[in-house]
Amino acid sequence: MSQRYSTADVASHNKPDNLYIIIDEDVYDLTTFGDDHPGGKKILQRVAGKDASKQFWKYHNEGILKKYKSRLQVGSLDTKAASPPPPPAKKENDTVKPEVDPGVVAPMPTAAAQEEAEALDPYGDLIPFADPSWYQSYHSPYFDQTHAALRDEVRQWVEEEIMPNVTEWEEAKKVPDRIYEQMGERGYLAGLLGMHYPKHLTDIRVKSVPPEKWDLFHEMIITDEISRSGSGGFVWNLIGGYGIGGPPLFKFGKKELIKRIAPDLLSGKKRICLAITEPDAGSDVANLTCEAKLSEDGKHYIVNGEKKWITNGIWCEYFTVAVRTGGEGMNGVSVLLVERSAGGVSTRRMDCQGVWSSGTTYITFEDVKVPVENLIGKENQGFKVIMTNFNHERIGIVIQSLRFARVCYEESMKYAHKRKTFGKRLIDHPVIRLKLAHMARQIESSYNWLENLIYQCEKMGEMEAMLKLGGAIASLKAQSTTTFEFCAREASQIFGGLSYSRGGQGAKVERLYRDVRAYAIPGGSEEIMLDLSIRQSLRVHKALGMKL
Ligand code: HEM
Repeated sequence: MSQRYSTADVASHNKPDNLYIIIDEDVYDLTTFGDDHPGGKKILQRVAGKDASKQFWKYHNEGILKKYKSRLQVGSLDTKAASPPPPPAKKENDTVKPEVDPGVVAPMPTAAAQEEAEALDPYGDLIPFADPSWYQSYHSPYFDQTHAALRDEVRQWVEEEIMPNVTEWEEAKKVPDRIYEQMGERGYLAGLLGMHYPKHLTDIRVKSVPPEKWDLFHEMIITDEISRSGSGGFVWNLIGGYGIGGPPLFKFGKKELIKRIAPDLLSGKKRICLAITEPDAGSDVANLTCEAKLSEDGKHYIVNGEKKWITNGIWCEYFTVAVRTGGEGMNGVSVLLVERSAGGVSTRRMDCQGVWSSGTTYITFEDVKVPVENLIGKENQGFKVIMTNFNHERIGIVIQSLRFARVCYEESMKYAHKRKTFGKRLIDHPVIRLKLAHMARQIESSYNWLENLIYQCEKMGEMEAMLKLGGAIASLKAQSTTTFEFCAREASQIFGGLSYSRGGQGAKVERLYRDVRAYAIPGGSEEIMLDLSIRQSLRVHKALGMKL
């Protein structure tokens, strides 16, 4: 913005039909904005021609300026320094190190140990606990420069293209298709399958990470960073169908089938979702009734039945469906890839409490013809496919819940530094600090367990992880959704009325509060998860030689 103004210039634009204001040394022309301003036009007229930075920051957060800047900014004050040149590339080992208290004796590490233990450069706003500790110059054995680069790549995208629009998309119950396509073009969809980057299936690459280096922590970073949007609906729009519907196909589908549909799926041109839950079978998967009967010529399955609460269903071409091909119980269940183009598939949007832009769907299958080549895994052994997939799904829910809990905490921390009650900022009231402390301790401890479990998944094979980690992952799912629920509640107490009305400064907290149940119930309810965690872990440890 090249136009320069003196404060006297701005002061001359002080009428309702000629209204400029200053915010942080930038000049905005609000002459025609008054009628559209949700806070009213009179309030703008009271600061016409003046510096309104203080009033602006009292009522708005950063997202508002980002969204309206290009439309309303006409220049800057002549006193404002020119934009600083980009910072010089950081030299290795150029990290900021906290000074040690005088009197504290710190052991001297050897040169080799010091190099290995070097923390990554500090990143983000550095609000304590508002980002994982490895963002804030603390040591970690799990992350290297490729993780840091991916974190920055995703964060920039989310801050520039997503944050300013996410409330609008959520209210409209739809995210523009181009955002999903970008997930494909950026290589993120290919990286979200819980396996090595499938470079044999696509030429698309993630800009900051070579495919050979791709690991489960990179996958975690994509999910974590897009969850900073503070919208379960948005996150599920992008990965809620694909992240759980895709892996069974890519891991257990026949080569020809994968080859045929992978390009459109990985590039984001077509969508896939997972259809397991039924009106009468939720966490109790072994009792599902949607049936698939083999045709007389043995070439097709004929599928009939209903599926409910299916994320993304209304937009999908492909459905990874759990069906009954055999007798009762888990040994009669198979998984099929159903294609909408076969006909007989009807989808309708369901109205839900939260995750509005995720497209929660009711599906009916009526005599849908599915080629036998679309069987995923073996006939009547679909339960194994479903169970393997659950670990990946639940870890996704954990990552999202914990970032949402952090968003509640971060928003509260920022708000507590600007809102004053009884003559003091909220942060100066011990009762508010206590709330923040209880949020932080749960987020941080859960996240550390998450890192450890992802590391275990990385080291174990698929089957070993399914058997050995199922209990712990189920427990962590319950731990993170109760943490999310706690943080959403406490944040909304801190924001008061602002988190009760939609939009504005409390928008993220209000929305996340409504999204809580969408995390606590699907993928295994808290109650089922906690019970499973003990049953499964006992079984595993008996095999490991447990002595009671
Ligand atoms: C570039 C200038 C401005 C823009 C683009 C803008 C935009 C908005 C928007 C979009 C809202 C809806 C709430 C939200 O989404 O956060 C809002 C609310 C509001 N604005 Fe502004 N505004 C501007 C300047 C100002 C100024 C200078 C004042 C005060 C002097 C002000 C006072 C308010 C108030 C009181 C509300 C209602 C807050 C609430 O509901 O709690 N605005 N503004």
